[in-house]
Amino acid sequence: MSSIDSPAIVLDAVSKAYGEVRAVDEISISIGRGEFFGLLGPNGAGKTTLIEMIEGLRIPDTGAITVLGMSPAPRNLDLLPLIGVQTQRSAFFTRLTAREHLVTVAALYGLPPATAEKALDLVGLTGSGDVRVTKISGGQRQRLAIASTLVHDPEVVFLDEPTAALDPEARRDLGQMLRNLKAIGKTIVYTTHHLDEAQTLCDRVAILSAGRVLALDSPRELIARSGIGTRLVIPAGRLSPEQAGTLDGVSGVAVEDGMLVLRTAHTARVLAALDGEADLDDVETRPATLEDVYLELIGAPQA
Ligand SMILES: Nc1ncnc2c1ncn2[C@@H]1O[C@H](COP(=O)(O)OP(=O)(O)OP(=O)(O)O)[C@@H](O)[C@H]1O
Repeated sequence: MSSIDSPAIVLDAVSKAYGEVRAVDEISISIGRGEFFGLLGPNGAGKTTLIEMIEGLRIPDTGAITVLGMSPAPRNLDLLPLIGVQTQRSAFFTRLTAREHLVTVAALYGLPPATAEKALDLVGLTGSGDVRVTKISGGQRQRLAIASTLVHDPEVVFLDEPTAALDPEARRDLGQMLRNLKAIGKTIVYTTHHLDEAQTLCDRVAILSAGRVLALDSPRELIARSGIGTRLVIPAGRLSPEQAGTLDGVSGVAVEDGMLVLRTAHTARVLAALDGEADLDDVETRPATLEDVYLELIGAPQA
């Protein structure tokens, strides 16, 4: 297997405990090159510990990690130019403009200003390059933080909740920018509590809880395999729960806020059966989401 075909990151039975707390418990994951990989889980699930071990900042108690074919720990200087790390605590050179900040970061890597310009362009900040870093908006701030991790053109990029503090529009824009990063072949390890975002952006996700992987696959596959199916919400008074339960393809019936809620893995069949029994106006269908899968596995998500 040539190195380009080999996985970007391999975790083999990796564990790490802090005293009695098994923060990461026998985790094995292989992340492909160019993959957009989501790490999901409630606070305390072990995501940060896992990422810090992949970055070489913490050493596993047991198990093995390779990143681009190399061991990240003890601190592997050959690996540093190949990875980019964005944390929630981004720091900027406050007296500078966005462009000057990136030129300074580039200089720290011994790289010319043109690399800063390329990073600005990659994150769509070229037009705001002359704005002081203290004056830029939340969305631009996150873009600049990500640009800072891209200046040296790393192969693997770690992004820790980049959309956490953003409004919906800024989140959507950043999502598009992240798709562009994937399109140019970066391997992205992405942590988020926004499950809608993970569903649309990630090729695969691992759902972690108490240091273990509860589920690992593409969002589509996890949703299909969950059997949660589609919700059909029918306005009150159209048909009784008993009648609904007899419809072809219905797997569950509930009453929520006076509305009848049906579950099915065969939406078209149920709608066809329903058409003969009740008015279909205002019947809402909502396919199962990654959030539904997550809630089934973990319980209420944390903001
Ligand atoms: N330095 C430490 N010393 C002791 N316990 C720790 C330490 N760091 C993390 N832990 C514990 O290990 C477990 C996993 O924590 P970790 O920060 O890796 O989870 P996380 O999924 O990243 O959570 P969050 O989303 O809050 O960052 C938690 O129970 C946490 O309290």
